Amino acid sequence: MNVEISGLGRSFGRKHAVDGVDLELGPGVFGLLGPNGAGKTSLLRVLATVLPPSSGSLRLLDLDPGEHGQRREIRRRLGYLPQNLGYYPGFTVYEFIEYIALLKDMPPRTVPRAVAAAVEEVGLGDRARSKLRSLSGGMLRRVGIAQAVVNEPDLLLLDEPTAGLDPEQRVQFRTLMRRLGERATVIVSTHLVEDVGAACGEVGLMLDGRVVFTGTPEELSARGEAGGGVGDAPLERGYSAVLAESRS
Ligand SMILES: Nc1ncnc2c1ncn2[C@@H]1O[C@H](COP(=O)(O)OP(=O)(O)OP(=O)(O)O)[C@@H](O)[C@H]1O
Repeated sequence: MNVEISGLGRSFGRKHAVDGVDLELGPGVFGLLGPNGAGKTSLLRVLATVLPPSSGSLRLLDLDPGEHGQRREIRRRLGYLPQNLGYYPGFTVYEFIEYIALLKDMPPRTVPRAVAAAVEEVGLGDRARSKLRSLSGGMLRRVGIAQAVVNEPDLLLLDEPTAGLDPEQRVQFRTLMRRLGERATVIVSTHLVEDVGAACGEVGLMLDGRVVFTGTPEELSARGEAGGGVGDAPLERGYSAVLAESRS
């Protein structure tokens, strides 16, 4: 298992953003759904080792993130796209991804090829020498995906990666997720149920800091067939049916 969490909690003052989550994940693409404020970003930040948990236990890649040396090892093998990625606007696409690769302790001789491959994977080969300040919002999101995958991570955490991507790029991105998910654990938070249907083998649905559903996309769709769900597509109906049930 690459992710083993039990009774995991994270509070901000009196707010329980993550409230007793249990999850075990091996390789594959896991879609994290849930309404605004459900706790998806907080959970991903804990998994990315940028936010310590308030309670519960957490093992990542069979290592303990609470221990300094093991946390470093996790960070080398991790890819993380935060909701808001900070960057230096004067860097070029290539320079920025190279910088992240070096921060991840990648062997320097492997970096040029890895950076070029990551840039190609997100379809930015022709913009590699462009400064970040000159890119569109969707292109910057793709730079964010490239920096997250440059080290071929064993654990990849993506917070709303497809926000702002055009349809062609979303299709290319799903292919990339499926490829990475053959070997790595990919956790992707999204509001777009089409992404879940097309790329995720398993789905989790969060509400008020808790995971109220885990199963395959087909199982989530089936929850909508029983009625009680609203939406245009089976997955949307399953999503809203589970939320309605959990809230009642
Ligand atoms: N740094 C913080 N300080 C105080 N409260 C926070 C902080 N970060 C998150 N919260 C609160 O924790 C709860 C969960 O927020 P979080 O951003 O994890 O949800 P989310 O599911 O990612 O939402 P969205 O879909 O809007 O991105 C919210 O009520 C939010 O206001």
